[in-house]
Amino acid sequence: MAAVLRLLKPSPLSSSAAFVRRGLLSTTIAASEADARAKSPLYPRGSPAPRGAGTEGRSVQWVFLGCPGVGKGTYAGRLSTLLGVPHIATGDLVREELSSSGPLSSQLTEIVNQGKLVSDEIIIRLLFKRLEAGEAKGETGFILDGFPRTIRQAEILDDVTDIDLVVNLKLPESVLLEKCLGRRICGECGKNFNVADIKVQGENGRPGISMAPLPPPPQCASKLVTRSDDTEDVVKERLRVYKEKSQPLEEFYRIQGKLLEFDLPGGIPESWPKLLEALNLDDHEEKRSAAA
Ligand SMILES: Nc1ncnc2c1ncn2[C@@H]1O[C@H](COP(=O)(O)OP(=O)(O)O)[C@@H](O)[C@H]1O
Repeated sequence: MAAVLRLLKPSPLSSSAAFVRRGLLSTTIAASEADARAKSPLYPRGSPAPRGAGTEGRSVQWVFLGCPGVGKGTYAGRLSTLLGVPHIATGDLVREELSSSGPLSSQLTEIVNQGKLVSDEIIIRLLFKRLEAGEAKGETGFILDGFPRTIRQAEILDDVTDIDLVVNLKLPESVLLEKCLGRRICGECGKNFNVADIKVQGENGRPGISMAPLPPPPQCASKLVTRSDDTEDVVKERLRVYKEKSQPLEEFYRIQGKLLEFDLPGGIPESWPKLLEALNLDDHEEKRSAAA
């Protein structure tokens, strides 16, 4: 934990902490939504600013919450392309570390394959290293996926930067399990697919959900791999850990007035337009596609 605390103190040695802090400093004079619209190419004239718009001088700083398998990576990735900000998934950072022969690799393999959380200290070190690399490339803003996952991580994040918006994606638990078990990754290009064909009857006033499989293109079909932590027992443990350690974050951000709850109505074709609408970005995408 000592290393984490060191990262939080303003120190010329910690340029990644300085990078995230700059976000904090640049928000001390908050621009109004109208200002943001007028001055940023992200908010076309005449359209409403997105929910949780970044303030003048920087791009959005968003967090995606949600149980394993809910689709955080998919939607955070799409929004990152749309808004031109990096999508930073701490799960990816952990998997990169696992596939390297670095000193943390064997320690992390055991934790991840048991469905447990990596320590706050290690995950913050990996995240700050990634932010530092982004800073060197001139990145501004971010969409965080899989971080924070504990109240402690959220407090540390709040100490170093401002979060504009927290999107909480939700699906029924039975769907989450099926989605994780159907998840496949192309071992060559790294793209995600899903072989599960999900149809859940509506009950207690909740509409049914149907999610068509997301099949790989022919060039990926023979190279599919399954994540080692996507087995039934490990997914159930990850869901349990999520409820215990991460669900309290919903209240943490609700109190701050930053939480946007979003019940996914189905697969990508049904959910993406509705999510854009909830974020006031539907018009934004139309203008982007028209300009492309
Ligand atoms: N913020 C975090 N804190 C602790 N551990 C993390 C964090 N992010 C990722 N991990 C580790 O990496 C694993 C994979 O993360 P991720 O790809 O986000 O999985 P999920 O599909 O469960 O959301 C987690 O089960 C956990 O062991």
